[in-house]
Amino acid sequence: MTEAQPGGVAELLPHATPLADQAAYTEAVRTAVAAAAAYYADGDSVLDDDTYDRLVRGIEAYEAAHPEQVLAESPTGKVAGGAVVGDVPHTVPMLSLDNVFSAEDLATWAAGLERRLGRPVERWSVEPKLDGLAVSARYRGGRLVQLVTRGDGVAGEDVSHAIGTVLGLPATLTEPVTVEIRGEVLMTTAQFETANEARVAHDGVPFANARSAAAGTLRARERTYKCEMTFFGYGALSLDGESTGMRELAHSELMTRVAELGVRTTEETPVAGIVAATLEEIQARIERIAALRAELEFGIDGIVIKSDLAADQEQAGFSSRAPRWAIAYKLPATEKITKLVGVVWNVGRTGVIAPRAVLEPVRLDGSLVVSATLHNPADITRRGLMVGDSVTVYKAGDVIPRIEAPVVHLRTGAERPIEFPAGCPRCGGEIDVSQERWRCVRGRACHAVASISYAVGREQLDIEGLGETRIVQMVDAGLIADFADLFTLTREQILGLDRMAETSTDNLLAAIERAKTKPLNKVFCALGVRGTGRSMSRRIARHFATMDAIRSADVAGVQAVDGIGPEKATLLVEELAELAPLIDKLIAAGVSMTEPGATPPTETPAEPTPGTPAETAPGTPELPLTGMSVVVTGAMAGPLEALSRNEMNELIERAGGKSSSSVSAKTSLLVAGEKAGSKKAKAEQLGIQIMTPEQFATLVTTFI
Ligand SMILES: NC(=O)c1ccc[n+]([C@@H]2O[C@H](COP(=O)([O-])OP(=O)(O)OC[C@H]3O[C@@H](n4cnc5c(N)ncnc54)[C@H](O)[C@@H]3O)[C@@H](O)[C@H]2O)c1
Ligand SMILES: [Zn+2]
Repeated sequence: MTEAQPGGVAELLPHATPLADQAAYTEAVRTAVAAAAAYYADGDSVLDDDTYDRLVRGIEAYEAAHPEQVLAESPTGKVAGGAVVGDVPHTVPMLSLDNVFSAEDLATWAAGLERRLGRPVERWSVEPKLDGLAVSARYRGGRLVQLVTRGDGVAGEDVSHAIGTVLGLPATLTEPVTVEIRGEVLMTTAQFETANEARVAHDGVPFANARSAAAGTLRARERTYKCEMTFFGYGALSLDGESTGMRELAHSELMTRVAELGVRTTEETPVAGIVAATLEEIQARIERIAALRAELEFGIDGIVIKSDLAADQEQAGFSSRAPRWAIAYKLPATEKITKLVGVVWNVGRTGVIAPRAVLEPVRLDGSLVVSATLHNPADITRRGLMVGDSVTVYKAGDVIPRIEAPVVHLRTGAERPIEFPAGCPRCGGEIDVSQERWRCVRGRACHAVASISYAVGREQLDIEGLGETRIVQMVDAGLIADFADLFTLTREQILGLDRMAETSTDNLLAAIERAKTKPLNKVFCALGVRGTGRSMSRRIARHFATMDAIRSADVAGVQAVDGIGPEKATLLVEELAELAPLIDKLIAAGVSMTEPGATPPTETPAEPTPGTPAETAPGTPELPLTGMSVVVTGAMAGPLEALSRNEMNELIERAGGKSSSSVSAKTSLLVAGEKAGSKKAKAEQLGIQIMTPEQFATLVTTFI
């Protein structure tokens, strides 16, 4: 049982699944034990960690209220939820860790420990909570002889077959000592990707995540392929009664000793363990580690705080499940299971066709995730995704949400294959599928077709008789490149087109003529300024009354329009400058540029309110870089190789981000190519996410 605490543990912890009666309790215990068994066996639980934790908290709360109904098989108070057994007894039990979720809870826990000790804790060690599996590595005479999993804490499973595949656990130590090293086996991002490729090639099913890949791999005996893993040590004790002098060492000293023996510790990572004297120092380190999380090479799910001195640890002792001298400060889940509702296909300006997953909204790492990148069709095929699948979604920090894998054993049979487009989703044209990244064969002209179709639509210029096929025909024949060219088409040119009769030609010409008299709001809307839909166009037209007034407004002037914040205003001014040739062409063709009934603003516009959030036109999908400040440094490569710095900045803005030339605490992402210098160093120092040009290119693929 969990240690009795006033008010019950569940009250201190967030979100417990409510259990109404004994039947619900019994069912919850059964579900939790089954999930834990799957989780520790091959890591493929049907519950995500959050759901599992909430369920166990619900069970704890129920048991606190109904102690007489507690089931023997209940997961509470047990290592690994009691779902795992082992046959190799541990020298000293391998326990779990208790959790806190906030600075206040941490302070409460620390005060409790100091009360128990009867003195203040002199110093603490603070280190990352590595998200893998605990193993004990037994060295005799300096040689690695046995690897044992945690199991139920008392006895584990022998996984010595994995010796030789775990980096950081050398076959021989630097000294011929007999010692037991404890730590976490996990897969780094790179190891996970390699392992997934191997697994997909052999069994066709990817691992759900790095943790389950490590769990499955560590226990697998009969695989035809080998996958590499990584070990990080966080403890050591004497073995076979041999005295190593380790018992008296403080945790921090012990870690130095473990590293000296040649075993990997977190020492050389950006989140190395530190010693802290006060709660403030602990909290600062927690925040630092949390900020670095998204870009670490390995997964962490929290921060472990331990009283550093051996004497404190010895006196505090253990509960049945966890040491009393250590606590895990949990970080928000970065991974959850949700449903893949559908896939939409976006076409970028250059014709790249990229799939995007539409998800059942899920809260992850502090934000609501509704969609995720899927890269390209080959990626979908590799992952074997289907519409309706339960999928593991990953997001941490500013990382764009991504789908790890379908949870295959949650399939109901109602899942449908993901349909790949047969033609370009924007212009209907052919798709070039010769490369992983599909493209519309029209390339940039595809954009022309789409923007002309939009401009002549009912809500814009309303040119009847100008359907998409007709537009494609005209673009392909070289008659028009943008919608302003429509106004200079001759009767002969139109008649020369396939299947164009006299009457329909005249009707079309009349519709084009009528379009010249549309009010400014329709003409402005037809320009297709990003993020500016019908209602925003109406507001702009009403505010400025003439195209001249709109064009001569600066960022501050544009912000005077209701609903336009600084970011959107900047974007609008930039886009209008880009669209200048098109607007000039429209003016030359005699298209009306005034809004009936409106008068241009006379006095200087009022001070804009700083920080007004940018409005996004209804239906505008969230862009991949929304809210991000991006800095570019070094030489670009891959698909971005040819882009100038200015073009890179434009790309960032197209993708919804803000480009900046200097790295500061406000920077969200640094794109660093070859020969990146001080900016990269500074970003590393500040713990800012860094991407290579290639990684960045996949992120903004449809905007290149
Ligand atoms: N999804 C599921 O179905 C399911 C089922 C069971 C458990 N779980 C998840 O597993 C977690 C509970 O697992 P647990 O009992 O292994 O406890 P835990 O993972 O919360 O904490 C204990 C473990 O932390 C590890 N650890 C990492 N870094 C450490 C460090 N620096 N020092 C000491 N230990 C360190 C050790 O392996 C130790 O055994 C829960 O958070 C739960 O979400 C999920
Ligand atoms: Zn196209």
